[in-house]
Amino acid sequence: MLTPDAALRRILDALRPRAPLQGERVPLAEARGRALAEAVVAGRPSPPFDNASMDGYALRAADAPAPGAGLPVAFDVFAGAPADRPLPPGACCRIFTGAAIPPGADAVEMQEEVERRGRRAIFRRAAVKGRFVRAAGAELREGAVALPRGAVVDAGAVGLLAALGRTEVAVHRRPRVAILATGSELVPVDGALRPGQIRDSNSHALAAACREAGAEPTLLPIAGDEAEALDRALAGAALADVLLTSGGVSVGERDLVRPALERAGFSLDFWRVAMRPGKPVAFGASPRAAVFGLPGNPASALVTFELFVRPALRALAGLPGNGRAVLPARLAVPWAKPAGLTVFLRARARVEAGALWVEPLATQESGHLTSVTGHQALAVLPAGAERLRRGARVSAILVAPPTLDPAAPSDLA
Ligand SMILES: Nc1nc2c(c(=O)[nH]1)N[C@H]1C(S)=C(S)[C@@H](COP(=O)(O)OP(=O)(O)OC[C@H]3O[C@@H](n4cnc5c(N)ncnc54)[C@H](O)[C@@H]3O)O[C@H]1N2
Ligand code: MOO
Repeated sequence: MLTPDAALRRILDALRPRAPLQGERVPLAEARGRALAEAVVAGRPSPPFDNASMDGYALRAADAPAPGAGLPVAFDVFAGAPADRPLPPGACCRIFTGAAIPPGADAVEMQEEVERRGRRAIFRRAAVKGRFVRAAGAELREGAVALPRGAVVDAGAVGLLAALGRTEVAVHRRPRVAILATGSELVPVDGALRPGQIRDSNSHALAAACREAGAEPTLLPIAGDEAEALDRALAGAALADVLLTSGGVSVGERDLVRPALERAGFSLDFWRVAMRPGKPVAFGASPRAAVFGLPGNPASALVTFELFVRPALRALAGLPGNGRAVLPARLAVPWAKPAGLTVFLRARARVEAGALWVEPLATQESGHLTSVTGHQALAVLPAGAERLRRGARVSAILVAPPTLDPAAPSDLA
């Protein structure tokens, strides 16, 4: 059976020819969190003109008087209103942060170092050429690449794009994901329950996870466990880049999803991974789309999403890796597990005395939604191990920030 790492490699290899998805132009306000599908070039230098980085006085460094001596103040320059004449020789001018340095001046002295006496400014120290001057083009020369293709747009990048006058930018398209819940026991969230029925929770949980991963989910109508119902439902996924099904992939007599996917034109690459939860997970592709057959148990569906679907969606969106920190951690309780399976425990994570500790949630039952609610980490227990003692070294995939040691001093937490 494939290991989880090998399964992920197969998925990413299969997606490589179609990832990232093509670019689309979006308004600046919609670009955050997306990957650039173009290199953004500075159309003009940044800063666009020499300007003051301090409130103070601009002067020629060569005119700088000896400490305690002064220069006449020729005029005032405010941000947004450049001087209408050059700085006369042997004079200085009042200037404010962001204001254009007038021609002739090459230094600024901060006002804390200057004493003002009427029309004269008395300098407490000698000015230094270039000090407190933000030179034109010092950050970006005209024509320089401000943001390379593939860069992830964060708040700083949004600011940079705005500074360069970009109201729109090309980013990789978000993957469209069709979600299909299968099972004759399922009713929609707003439906009435008859004996033997449960509500479809997986579609909603998976849609939330898709959005968090940067994809656009659509829910297909629930399909019962009959071949025709599955065929009809799968026809509704025609426009998707990725199809997620849940349920019906294990060995039960009514587990009809795999043959239905094959009839719909998908060829399946694997349908078992040596892991718990989530052993019965399938992956395949058609020329148009990739498909993940996720197990029906709610925790199994979300854990396999996290490990396989999330990195796949990010690759399609042009985003790097899985977007999670994976850190060495210590297991807070002893744990016994079957050899041969990698076990993913949904765990709380906390930093204590400089070490990261993972503490499994009270239930790890894959049919229980509470086993996958409020966790901060997946603790990865390696396939080779059978008994792990308290304190055993494992790795932790952080799905949320860990709780910090309350004893550790911090002004920021
Ligand atoms: N003989 C075996 N039986 C099972 C095996 C096995 O290896 N041999 N594997 C078990 C494991 S592990 C899992 S996980 C499940 C996966 O089975 P399926 O993917 O075929 O899922 P179903 O049987 O359809 O459903 C399992 C469970 O989940 C509930 N479910 C299904 N869909 C939803 C939904 N949309 N929302 C909420 N809950 C859902 C369903 O009612 C079942 O209780 O197979 C084990 N069996
Ligand atoms: O993996 Mo099943 O996924 O253990 O419940």
